[in-house]
Amino acid sequence: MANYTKRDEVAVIELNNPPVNALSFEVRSGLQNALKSAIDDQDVKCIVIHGKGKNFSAGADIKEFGAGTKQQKPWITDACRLADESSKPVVAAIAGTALGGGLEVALFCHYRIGTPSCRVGFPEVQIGILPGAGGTQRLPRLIGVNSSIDMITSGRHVMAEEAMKLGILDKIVTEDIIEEGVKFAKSVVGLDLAHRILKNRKIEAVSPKVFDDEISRVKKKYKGYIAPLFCLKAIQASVQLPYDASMEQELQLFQHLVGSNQAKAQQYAFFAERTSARWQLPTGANSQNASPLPVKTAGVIGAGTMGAGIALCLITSGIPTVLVEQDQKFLEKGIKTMEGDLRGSVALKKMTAEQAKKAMLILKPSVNFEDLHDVDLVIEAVYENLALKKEIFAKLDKICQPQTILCTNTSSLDIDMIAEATKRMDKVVGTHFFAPAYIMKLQENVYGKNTSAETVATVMALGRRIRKVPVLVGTCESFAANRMLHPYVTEALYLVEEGASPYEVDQVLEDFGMPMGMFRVSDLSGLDIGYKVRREAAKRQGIDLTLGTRFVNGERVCLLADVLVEKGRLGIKSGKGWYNYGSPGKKEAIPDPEVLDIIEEHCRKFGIKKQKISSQEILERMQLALINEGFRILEEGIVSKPEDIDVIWIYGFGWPKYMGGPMFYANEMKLKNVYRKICDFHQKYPFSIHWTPSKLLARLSETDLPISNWTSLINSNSKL
Ligand SMILES: CCCCCCC/C=C/C(=O)SCCNC(=O)CCNC(=O)[C@H](O)C(C)(C)COP(=O)(O)OP(=O)(O)OC[C@H]1O[C@@H](n2cnc3c(N)ncnc32)[C@H](O)[C@@H]1OP(=O)(O)O
Repeated sequence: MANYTKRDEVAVIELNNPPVNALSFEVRSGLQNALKSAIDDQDVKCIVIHGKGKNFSAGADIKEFGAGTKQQKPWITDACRLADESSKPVVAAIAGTALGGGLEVALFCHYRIGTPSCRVGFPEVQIGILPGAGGTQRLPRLIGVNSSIDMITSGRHVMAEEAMKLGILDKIVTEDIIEEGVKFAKSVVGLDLAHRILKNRKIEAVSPKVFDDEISRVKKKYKGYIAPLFCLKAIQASVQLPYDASMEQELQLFQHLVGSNQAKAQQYAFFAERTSARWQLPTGANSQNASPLPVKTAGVIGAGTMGAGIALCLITSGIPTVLVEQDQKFLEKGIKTMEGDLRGSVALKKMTAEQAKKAMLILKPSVNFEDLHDVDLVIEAVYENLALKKEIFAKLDKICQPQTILCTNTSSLDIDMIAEATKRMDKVVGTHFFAPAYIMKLQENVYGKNTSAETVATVMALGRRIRKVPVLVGTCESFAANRMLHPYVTEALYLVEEGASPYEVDQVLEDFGMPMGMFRVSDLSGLDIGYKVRREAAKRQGIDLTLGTRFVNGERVCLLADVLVEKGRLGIKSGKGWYNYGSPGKKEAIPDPEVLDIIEEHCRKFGIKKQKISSQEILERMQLALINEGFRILEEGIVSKPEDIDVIWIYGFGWPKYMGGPMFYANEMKLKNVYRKICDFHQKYPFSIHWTPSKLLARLSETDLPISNWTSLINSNSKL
């Protein structure tokens, strides 16, 4: 709703819908009524609109867009039209965020003032829609077409200082926002408002070429997403048509998008991220009843690619960090990497040179473990070797304060075995970052059987603080993310053995919307890494993995990647892998006939008959293999809800948000179809354990429950 009060001759309208004052039906009606009251009241000379609590408004209530429901009237435009027509000045007093419809309300006001920490923006593209309450028409009239294109197609939040420079804010105020709003409104009473009404402003002439160029840019930058292109169409209408006609055009484009599958998927992804943040442990402890410990200082062990990246996340979030490496040369190399990454961020305008410098000032590089004595939390990021990690944790247990939390960045090792090296098993937890750690948003936090709720709360809070998306998972071989990756990678190799080229497989995945195909990703990570992991695991388990091996314990294996490694093709780092890169370090991936010969030779050796494989089969086999594993992970309670898996794939592996995530995708395919296809593959490929259908999937496929209700079935049927 909206509260209406008066301070002398000033009407104060408060948007009131905690926590973010989303513009629900009640708020829109309240705002419309309040504006009417203020305009009709002879004693009122001016009007201030502000938001209750910390935010002005996060925009339209996204839940109202769900399930194809039509927005009930009054719409934002109906509610705010009165402001346009008012002869009394209307001032938006912005604290916190004014996003989407929130900013649109502010653009109907004659003036906008904000606090120094306020943010404005049109993030609609990120949920698959466009600013449909005049945003694409009014912003260009206020800040020009080019800046509007940038803001609306990126959805980025603009901080107060920039908003002031762009002309979105008229003033930045430092005292109480309501008091300042009232003061400002009084100061503009009597001034001519004609030029303050944005719909009346002339729009600059822009050549159609600007839009042609922007369409090409947006298609490349936001590949596969339709909303940014619709935003461009709406902005172009603002240039080409009179205001009323272009508003109509904006509405039509909005209506088209709001009913699209992409919008549904992106809005699911928005809420999935928030659902996933509400973690729970099998003990019943959860994000509501556990409190994080303060992390004022941190330590990172290992200045390799991962360690340096993690340290960078910490220092750029203002957390003083000790970076320990046993070898001075490696330490210096790590620091150089960090400095290079910071320079990159400055060049990309993600931070200022001053901020980069400030971050480096709170880094303490060291070759001495004792320097970790006083830190609140340590993240170990040395290479994957259980004995080494246990040795480090035993050492840390002695050096660090008793309350210090000890995290491991292992991607596969047993958290409990690492914790056993300490006398504080409740304070040991996995914090699995994804490469490059400074860039990738996923932080897979792994609890062991003794990890306390307080420890989990601390690493979940730390994740958000360092701008990651933290997801909580239980411990198992490779954890949730990499465990799901395994059947995906395996199927890709089988497909190549059976007749698809690596380049066809990658093309299919990239056409689907993955940022890179599986084989390009392998080249980027380095083929030797998997090779070493496979060999170490085989040694541990007493398995023969010579290149002639075709089956291990009745399970089909394909060692084609290892054949490449033994030929010196390690990926980008050696200039050749599945692709040819010309020379080491170069990024342009060129399909290589030599690789096709290697595959040919491999298939001849094992008498594998090659056949034509359709794009549809490639996509289905790769995706259903990982989806089946996802259901098993859910079934085993490694994650507590399907949203966790979707968030992992979106932020860890770049699954396109407009496809919602693998579990959402399965939901859209209808689970009975997913189950049937997996059963078919199981029959056709009996030597691949990953095709054994998940029991949970089998049960869910009988119910036709939507994804939002799966968790209740899982919880009510713990015995599957
Ligand atoms: C035919 C009619 C034409 C109609 C045209 C309408 C045109 C306008 C469209 C829009 O405005 S679409 C909405 C655009 N706005 C956004 O996308 C902003 C989304 N929100 C955020 O980015 C963040 O929530 C925030 C505002 C930056 C705050 O972040 P913070 O980390 O502080 O809190 P959260 O955990 O994210 O959110 C708290 C709580 O609030 C829920 N929520 C947030 N925004 C909305 C929203 N716009 N609608 C509904 N609910 C929202 C969020 O889900 C959290 O709730 P829980 O999940 O914890 O229950």
